[in-house]
Amino acid sequence: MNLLVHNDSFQVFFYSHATSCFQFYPPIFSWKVFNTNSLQHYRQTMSSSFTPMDKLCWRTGNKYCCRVATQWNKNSRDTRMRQSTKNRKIYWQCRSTQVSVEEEQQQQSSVCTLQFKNVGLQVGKVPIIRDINFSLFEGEILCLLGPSGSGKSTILRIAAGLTRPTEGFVYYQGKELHGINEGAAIVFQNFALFPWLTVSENVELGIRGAKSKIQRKAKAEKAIDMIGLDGYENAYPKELSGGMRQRVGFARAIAVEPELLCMDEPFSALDVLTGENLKSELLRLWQAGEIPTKSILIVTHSIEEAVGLADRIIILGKDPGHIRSLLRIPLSHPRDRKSRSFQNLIDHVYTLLSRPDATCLSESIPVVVSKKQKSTFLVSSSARLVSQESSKYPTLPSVRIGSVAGLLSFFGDERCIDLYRLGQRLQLDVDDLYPLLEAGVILNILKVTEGDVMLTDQGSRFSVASIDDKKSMVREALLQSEGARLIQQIYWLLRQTKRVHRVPEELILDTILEKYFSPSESRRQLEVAIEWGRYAELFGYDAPSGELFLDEEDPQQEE
Ligand SMILES: Nc1ncnc2c1ncn2[C@@H]1O[C@H](COP(=O)(O)OP(=O)(O)OP(=O)(O)O)[C@@H](O)[C@H]1O
Repeated sequence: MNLLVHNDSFQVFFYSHATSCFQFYPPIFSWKVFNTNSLQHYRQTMSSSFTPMDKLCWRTGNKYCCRVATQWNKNSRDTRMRQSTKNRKIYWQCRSTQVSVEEEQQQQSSVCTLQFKNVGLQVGKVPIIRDINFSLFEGEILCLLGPSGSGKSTILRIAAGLTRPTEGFVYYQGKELHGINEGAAIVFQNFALFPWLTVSENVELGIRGAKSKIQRKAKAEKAIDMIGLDGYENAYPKELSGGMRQRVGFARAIAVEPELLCMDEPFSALDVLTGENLKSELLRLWQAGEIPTKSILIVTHSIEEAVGLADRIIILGKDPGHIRSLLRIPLSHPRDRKSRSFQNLIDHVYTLLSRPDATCLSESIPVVVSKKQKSTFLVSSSARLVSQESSKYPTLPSVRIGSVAGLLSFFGDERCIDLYRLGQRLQLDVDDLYPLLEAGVILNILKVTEGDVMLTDQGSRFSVASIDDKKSMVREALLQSEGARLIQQIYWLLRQTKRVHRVPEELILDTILEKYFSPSESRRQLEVAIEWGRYAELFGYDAPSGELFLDEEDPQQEE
């Protein structure tokens, strides 16, 4: 029997099959999963508190119900627990070796810091994100992970109240959020410091609610101390290294004493060692409770960072940004990156990210809980695959065909490589690898399956083909692939245009792209389409006139 318990302020009884008794368990301070072994352990150590079953507990269907003991912290804001105490009973759903994410969320729901309900954002006619639903709980680090353009920063800005959604509701501490979220602070990727202000002045700037200048200064000093910047109070940003500048960014956020700390790729502008150092220091402050922050929402491109930091990861898809998957990371800190469970999770997240055709909510992941427990359980029992609603034109990945061809050389004699290893071999982050794979799939030279990337037969031929043959293979794939509909549409348009077979790019932007993409994304899509179309010799581009034209040697060109 496994039980999932959140219990920092009161006591719970566990049912023991072995003794047919419910057993008292003392307060604990975090979410924990107990398996039969740990129950057995407590049965031995707490034998004096055995109580006959029918006095304290009963069973309804597959739910075990038991009365809650009286150590109740009246100051707690946990309304579900308060209600449970009032009714003097609490329900724990027990199943052999499984605890689902949904159950966990239900049980946690009363300590929710932030909640998104059906949140969407549309700018003009362009949908940026849609149907975003999630909750962030106290004591939790939640990571937003997804390809570029999937709306990670947009969600973060909405959480901080900097952007207002056009659909749905955002609740902070149970109240609907209107305007700036006073309980939140943001750490930006590019530090966002004022160069003309000193470290102290930058940190003091955001402090709200301080009664006097002295009080504000004291708060800033405390944050500067905490984040290891003492001695640099009077320095200007230009005197500091990247790592030190980001420390100022953190100090500025911490000085506000935010309950919700939002971070937008805070380590990505730093070199690896500096980033790792800052990350582990932040984690230490958070775990030791030295910062008043209750919940952390972090945007990252790095799978390893997400699995290394997060309690849960939201995986986003794009066109428009939507939630594809929600995963719990059931590993305790400090996390051993070389452990099998850590590597399993990384593989799993890689697989999810590289399967853009599927939406997967509540995914099963076999993971080893910890070395000590040595028990494997499923994070969630049900895997549900829903095909992604296709947008009018699938987004073309922003890569050059030459780079995709270059990727094939890393296969050597192998036909199949583990995705994560491929990323490591190429020293590419998922955000750089993902578009290359997408392009490979569109061109029918790669196939991505569970955690692996494979060369197709076409891919094997492509890797040894002459340049002309490569071009004709790409041409064939672009005219057939569902993912290249934009290129097919442009090609068709050019062929329909009598005699001159020329079309101004503005026409393509206005009539095709800007209906479905933001202006900047439309421009990017056009650039990719031109690059791919040129490579395949489907059409050309005349920069001075800004016109696309049909290639003169197009065999299908009308006379
Ligand atoms: N105000 C806006 N007007 C038009 N388009 C916007 C606006 N805000 C965001 N977008 C577009 O919405 C998409 C999502 O942007 P966002 O920055 O949230 O994505 P992201 O996942 O954080 O991307 P990245 O990882 O590249 O930072 C992008 O294509 C962006 O161009």
